[in-house]
Amino acid sequence: MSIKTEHPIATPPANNPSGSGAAHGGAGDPDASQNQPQDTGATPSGAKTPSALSGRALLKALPLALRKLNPVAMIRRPVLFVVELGAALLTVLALAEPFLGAQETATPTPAGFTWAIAIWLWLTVLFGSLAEAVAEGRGKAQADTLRKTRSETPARVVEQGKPTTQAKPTAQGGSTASGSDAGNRAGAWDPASDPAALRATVTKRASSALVAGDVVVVEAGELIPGDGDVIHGVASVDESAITGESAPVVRESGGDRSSVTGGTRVLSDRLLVRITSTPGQTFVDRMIALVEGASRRKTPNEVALDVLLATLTLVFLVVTLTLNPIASAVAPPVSLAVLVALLVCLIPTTISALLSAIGIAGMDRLVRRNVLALSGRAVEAAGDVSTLLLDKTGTITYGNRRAVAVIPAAGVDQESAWSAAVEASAADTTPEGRSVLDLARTEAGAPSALADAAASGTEASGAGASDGTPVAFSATTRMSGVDRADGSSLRKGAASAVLAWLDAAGQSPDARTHSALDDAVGTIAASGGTPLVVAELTAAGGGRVLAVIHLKDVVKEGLPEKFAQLRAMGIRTVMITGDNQVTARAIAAEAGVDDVLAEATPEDKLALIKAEQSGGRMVAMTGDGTNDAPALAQADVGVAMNTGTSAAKEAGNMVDLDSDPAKLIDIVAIGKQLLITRGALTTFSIANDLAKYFAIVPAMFMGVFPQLAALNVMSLSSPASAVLSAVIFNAVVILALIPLSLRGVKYRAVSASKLLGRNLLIYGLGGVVAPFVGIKLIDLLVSLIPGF
Ligand SMILES: Nc1ncnc2c1ncn2[C@@H]1O[C@H](COP(=O)(O)OP(=O)(O)OP(=O)(O)O)[C@@H](O)[C@H]1O
Ligand SMILES: [K+]
Ligand SMILES: [Mg+2]
Repeated sequence: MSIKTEHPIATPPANNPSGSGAAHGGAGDPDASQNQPQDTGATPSGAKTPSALSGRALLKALPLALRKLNPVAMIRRPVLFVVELGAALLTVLALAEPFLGAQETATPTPAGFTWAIAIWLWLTVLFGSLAEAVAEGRGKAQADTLRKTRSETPARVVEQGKPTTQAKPTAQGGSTASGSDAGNRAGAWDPASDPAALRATVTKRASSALVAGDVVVVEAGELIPGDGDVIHGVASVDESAITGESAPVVRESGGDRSSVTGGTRVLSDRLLVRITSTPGQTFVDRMIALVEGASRRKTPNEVALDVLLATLTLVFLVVTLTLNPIASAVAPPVSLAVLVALLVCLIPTTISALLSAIGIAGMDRLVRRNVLALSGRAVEAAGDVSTLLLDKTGTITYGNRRAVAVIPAAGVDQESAWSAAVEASAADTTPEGRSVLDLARTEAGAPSALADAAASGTEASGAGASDGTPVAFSATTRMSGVDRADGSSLRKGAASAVLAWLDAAGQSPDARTHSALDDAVGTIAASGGTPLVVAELTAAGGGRVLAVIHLKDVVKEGLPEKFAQLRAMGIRTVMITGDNQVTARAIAAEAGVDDVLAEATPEDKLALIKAEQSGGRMVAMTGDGTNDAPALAQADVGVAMNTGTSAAKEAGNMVDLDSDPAKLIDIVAIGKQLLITRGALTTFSIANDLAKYFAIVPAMFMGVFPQLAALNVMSLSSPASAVLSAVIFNAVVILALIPLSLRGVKYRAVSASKLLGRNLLIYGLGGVVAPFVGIKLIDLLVSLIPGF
């Protein structure tokens, strides 16, 4: 048996935005296969379970475990701290005993008894810190692999404000055109819309000296020196260092696929990247800290449990301390060694020792599924999720929305329609906008020369081909376009938004145009496409619809089965999108979600989450866009797609490196497993402690009260043996349960009450019976020692 750490991160589905890699069921984590509902399509591939625990792994964790014995560190774990104090006290007592006179005690104890108890108490604390050390050690190898990606890279920093070959663009053209680029400050020099930046002075700097706000140039073959957002260019990027997935992904400016991670490699083309993280706080740094368990903080649930366990400890401390005063009238005092032993047996040492290991193991299981949980609290919340909200574009679909057709409106000729579509897209920096120009260049009958001119216009100044003010796309207006110098304006966007825009100017289309438009829009939407209506308001106050652009996106594969599985787990899936009702319905039907909220603004998304939460439900949200960020932050579990924007990744509390919306199945299963494991081991631990009381107290006082012999159902060989056996059992149970706490209790998709019943039976009853059997067996061995 060995702990398998060669695969720092499992390498499941290729949700390749280019569509070439088929999304398949999450595989690669042999561990999770046994914790999963049966039909996830996980393929264990015969690998050994990483949770299997070898003696070698325990030995490797020993140095760390010994360091954890430092009382300053131990105070964090109050129950174990009490055991450590007891061990220290008895060690001193054992040393002093030869110099103290013999005393009459309730429990006759043989020579070496105090030493034996002291040693086993030390072992108890050691096993307790070993559990945590083993859990943390499992992440060490993963962390080492990740550290390699963090190697120093020379970064080429664009000197801000000093473009050498060309003058600054006008403040107007520069800042407006870049309005949709996350992180741009209005008025600041903007290299994204200043192609001169690509020829501007660059200075070499070590990647470790980069600060947030720096703009770097990265070319094909080079490593991206830090985390950031692409502000100019499109490139394919090899992210295998982070995701383990070898298929390259597309990263581009302007849209929801703009974030890049330091340590990944640009394979083609050139990118301008605005750095968003400071050295030492990069994505990879956070991953390393996570898998090492270094940055782990106790979750509120863990704190609550700790308080309960500490309270129990206090109660038993009082019980133990009052034993002698109460019994003093009728019996000789119980010796200090026996009192400490009794206390340690009664306090919940087992669960206290395993608590943090259970939490770390849960995080670790997520990392193996390619999910980075940034807080333990999120992992726990995942176990209780009842609603999953998903963003459409980039989450349910690949997020590669491209124009595939331009349909002229009634009474508009082909050429006018195309030129309007192109002009409205000339300054649109979103991938959707660029795709219109791309289409115009390749489509027969389209004015490719116009598109070229428009595209080069964008390259040259960041403004459109016409001398006007570009109007950037925003998720709130759901439109983009241009206000021309002559006072006329052009818009393209969601049908409802553009019609409302015309309506506000008193220029609603006539009935005939309207119904033709409805037909065109309806047909595109019914196929799951996104229709963008292009319309114009003239300077004279006239207005008309010119064209409908058909944007197409592809739904990720295998979603209906996965969502059916979520349904079986009692989780409702709701797709929320800024897109229109019909498109939303079509995509929802294809993906198999339970419900849809269409035409949602970022505020609507947030409001929906709050509404769901107010019913006491735990809500998970999966999204990729900057406009999803508020919702991701509000959700109890916010899973950002790795393909998404930095804003989304910052806002969420988990990042899915595979950008697979169905990953929530795994996340929920792991969360539930964490809760169940902790519940089961808490039940076991407390049942165990109470049983120990009844197992050893009669034996302890047998010498003084012969009547108690009747209660000594286990017929333990002597009072001293009973006490020592109980202490040994108490220690050994911790060691024996380390593998279970790391692997987790088996989780099956059955109802919560059924699960509770089953676990109470196994771990409650098991906890009561185990001490009787265990202590008896140990007693048989201990009784072989002369004197016991
Ligand atoms: N570049 C653009 N120019 C004009 N209108 C656009 C552009 N991109 C999208 N739209 C319109 O705005 C709507 C909202 O787009 P957005 O990308 O914000 O959707 P969303 O809220 O993120 O939802 P989802 O990502 O689930 O589709 C789209 O449905 C589309 O009609
Ligand atoms: K105990
Ligand atoms: Mg989106």
